[in-house]
Amino acid sequence: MGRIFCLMGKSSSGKDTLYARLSEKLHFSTIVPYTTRPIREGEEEGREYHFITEKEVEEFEKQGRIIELRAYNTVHGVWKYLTVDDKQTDVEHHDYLMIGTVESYRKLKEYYGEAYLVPIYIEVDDGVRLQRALERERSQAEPKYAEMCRRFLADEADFSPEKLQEAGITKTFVNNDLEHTEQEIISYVKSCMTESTMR
Ligand SMILES: Nc1ncnc2c1ncn2[C@@H]1O[C@H](COP(=O)(O)OP(=O)(O)OP(=O)(O)O)[C@@H](O)[C@H]1O
Repeated sequence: MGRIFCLMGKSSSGKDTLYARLSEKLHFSTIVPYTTRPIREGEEEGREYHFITEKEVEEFEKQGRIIELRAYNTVHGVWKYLTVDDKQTDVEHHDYLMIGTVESYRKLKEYYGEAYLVPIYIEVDDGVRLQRALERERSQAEPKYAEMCRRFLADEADFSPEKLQEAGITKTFVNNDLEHTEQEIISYVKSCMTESTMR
């Protein structure tokens, strides 16, 4: 039996950075989410997200292949983020590493079954996180500071302690030193895999 390891955390907690590093070491398959938001500098189609149009979302909807969908009212209009059953996921035989939200984690749990999901919650002190967000935004050709602030505030509700508890997300990893966090997660993932082979 495979597992879906789901990296979660507030904006700029380091999900993308850790995902890239962990992918190099673990060589798991991935469930790449879809989004209608514009591609950012440094991103690549099919790596962080599949970048799609509103029309393509409608197509998936018609085909009943949307596992979960979130629509955010951003300062640039509505941006949708979705997980699609694109028939490439075989949880019986493969382990997966993905980035998710509390909402997508819950829906994946409903869709595939709790035993297949392992939550990995990344935490960073708010002040440090805001500073990292600002530095990242400043390095973009067209920094979107208003959107950065909106996300920072929205995260408070989206990742409230109540929501985390309700979703059963209890295991947290503090991302201060990148190397250390990466090692901690790898050890945890390996312990989960040993557990599932012993079942
Ligand atoms: N441990 C760390 N120490 C210092 N900087 C870090 C650390 N982890 C990540 N960063 C930096 O913080 C910024 C945000 O990280 P990243 O983009 O990985 O976050 P994210 O959680 O994927 O954010 P978002 O959800 O907004 O896309 C990046 O510029 C990254 O290089």
